[in-house]
Amino acid sequence: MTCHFPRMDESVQTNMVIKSSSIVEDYEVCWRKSLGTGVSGPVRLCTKRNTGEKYALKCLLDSKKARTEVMLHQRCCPHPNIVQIYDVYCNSVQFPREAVARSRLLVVMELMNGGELFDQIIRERHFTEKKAAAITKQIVSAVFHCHSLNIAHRDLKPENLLLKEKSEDLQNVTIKLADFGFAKEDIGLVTPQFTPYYVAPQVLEAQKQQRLERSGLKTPPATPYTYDKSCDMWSVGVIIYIMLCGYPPFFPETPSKQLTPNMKRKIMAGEYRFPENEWGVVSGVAKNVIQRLLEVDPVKRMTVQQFIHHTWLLGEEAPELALLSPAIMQDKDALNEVMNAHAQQLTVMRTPDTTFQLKPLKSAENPILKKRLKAH
Ligand SMILES: Nc1ncnc2c1ncn2[C@@H]1O[C@H](COP(=O)(O)OP(=O)(O)OP(=O)(O)O)[C@@H](O)[C@H]1O
Repeated sequence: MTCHFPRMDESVQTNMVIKSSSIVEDYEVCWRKSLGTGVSGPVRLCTKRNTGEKYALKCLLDSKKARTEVMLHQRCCPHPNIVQIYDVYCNSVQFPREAVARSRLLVVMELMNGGELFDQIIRERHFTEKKAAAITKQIVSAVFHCHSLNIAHRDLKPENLLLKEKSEDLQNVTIKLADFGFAKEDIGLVTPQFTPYYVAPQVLEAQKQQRLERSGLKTPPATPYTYDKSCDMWSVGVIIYIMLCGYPPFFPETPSKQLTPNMKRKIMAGEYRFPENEWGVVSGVAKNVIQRLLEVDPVKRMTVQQFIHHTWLLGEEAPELALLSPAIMQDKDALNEVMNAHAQQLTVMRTPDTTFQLKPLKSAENPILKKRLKAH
């Protein structure tokens, strides 16, 4: 028996089908095996009974938000750089330590066996700008597809970029975008949602305006501030920046999981640098791409349509020199601390490979680098 998604939102239409039959009729679920954990709990492994094929299973408490996530994710499928959804069930499930069974959406997705993008970068022995460009090309292809459908992902971050397979060489790996938990059709005003290190300036501005309006210090504008596709482009800029140097463009003076006022100010002023120690080996074209993506004014910021045709993505002129980023990113605790306010809820990541020599860093203002210098 199947039931169709009710029309939750006038702007969201889908032919998506939710099965109300029990998932265990079709799949064997490995409830104890977690592939990774997010705010909605662990993503589990399951096996299709009639084929023996393995999939990932995300369990979401049934709600309007969860249904919107699944609908928008489904609308962006299929695409070679977006994690595919195969089946969705609405079942009543009771987890250990729960007093009663609760209605849940069980989302059967393509299994991404290669883990998260940054874990693989850390393992790379010779990570170059050329490889970073090849990775970016795949990310941009996913974003282009979403934006073409008028859907903004709004939570583009390394944890949501998964690799299809484990591989010795990142250049041969397929990267796919996951987690449409914050995705929205790009229309009108929405509640600011973000992970601090990837938050775009206009989101902070929107938040500020909303605060002023709530406190009565300002009358609401006729045209609302929007949280749109350009936020995704900002996040892409942050991801490229981190790939090329190993630390984020905006960071507080002292490590903090929260978005500090100082960091907020830096984001809104577009205040970041390209320190020579790590950026000396990076091309001017790459820096220019980052500048166009981290542009404070969303109107001037590079769009995905402009970026997809950028020659940097071809990697033809990118230097083959080894970047310092894998070594710097090895201090994953420090990176997560300053990068992601959600880090505590995410999966315990793999132990980094320490078999290769870290390059010495002479001086650093960045807290991640400072911490590394102290530790050595
Ligand atoms: N298709 C998949 N295959 C393998 N692992 C996956 C898959 N989807 C998600 N994971 C793992 O589970 C983690 C959590 O997944 P996801 O980000 O979708 O959950 P969430 O609860 O929405 O998380 P967040 O806290 O980022 O909002 C991912 O970071 C990843 O490690």
